[in-house]
Amino acid sequence: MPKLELLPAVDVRDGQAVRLVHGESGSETSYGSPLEAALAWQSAGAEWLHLVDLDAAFGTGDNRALIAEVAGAMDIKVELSGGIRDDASLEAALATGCRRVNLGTAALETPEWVAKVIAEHGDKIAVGLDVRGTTLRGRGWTRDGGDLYETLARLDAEGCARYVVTDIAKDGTLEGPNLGLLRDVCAVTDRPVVASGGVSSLDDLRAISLLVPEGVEGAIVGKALYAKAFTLEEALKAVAV
Ligand SMILES: O=C(O)c1ccccc1N[C@@H]1O[C@H](COP(=O)(O)O)[C@@H](O)[C@H]1O
Repeated sequence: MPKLELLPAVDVRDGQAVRLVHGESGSETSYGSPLEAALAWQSAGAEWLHLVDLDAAFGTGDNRALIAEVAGAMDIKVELSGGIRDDASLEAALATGCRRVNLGTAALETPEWVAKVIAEHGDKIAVGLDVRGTTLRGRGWTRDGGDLYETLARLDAEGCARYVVTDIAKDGTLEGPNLGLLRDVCAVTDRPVVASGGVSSLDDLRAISLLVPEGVEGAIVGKALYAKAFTLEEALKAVAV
């Protein structure tokens, strides 16, 4: 059985590494330099970095130069998201050398463009399915964007390679992941799923690991690492097989 991939998160707002609660603007806790955080996760043994431009996601500007600096400094694989919604932002994102990008809002608002870039870029494109209940949310998670399962079926048909599934109700809360949601998504798609939201303990990571045979490929870990609930070294050991 392949091991669960862990993706420590660096979310950037106004030049700082931050964590939000439920993705709400204004709920930030700041953790300093994004580059230092990313280098720390890399030194601790991460194989992936989940890097988010929150200002671009919220529409409050962007951190494009800093994001490019962080991505460029990494020897590990980078998954980049936030504000990638058109050809120019996609080109800038891919030019950072990242391994793949996550599209959120675009998958809800410009489905034709997303189908086109999936066809062009294959597994360099993942779609972030950010949900409250089973309703997708876009534009910094402030707007409803349709039904999770209808959108998933459409994206599957278009050849989307991978999904990053975030339960907004859990994100940044340290309340544990929504394992039921992950199981439900894996039951309706054969594409790999990256779990996001709520991880609080090594036991949560072990519980997500048990879903690898069902299609969960990875887990994003944010607040728990910054809050020092466990170290990344401990987390990597907990999911090693
Ligand atoms: O990660 C967050 O905490 C977050 C909070 C609010 C909005 C977006 C967030 N992150 C990621 O941003 C992309 C979506 O950006 P866009 O809609 O494509 O501009 C997605 O991967 C979210 O998970």
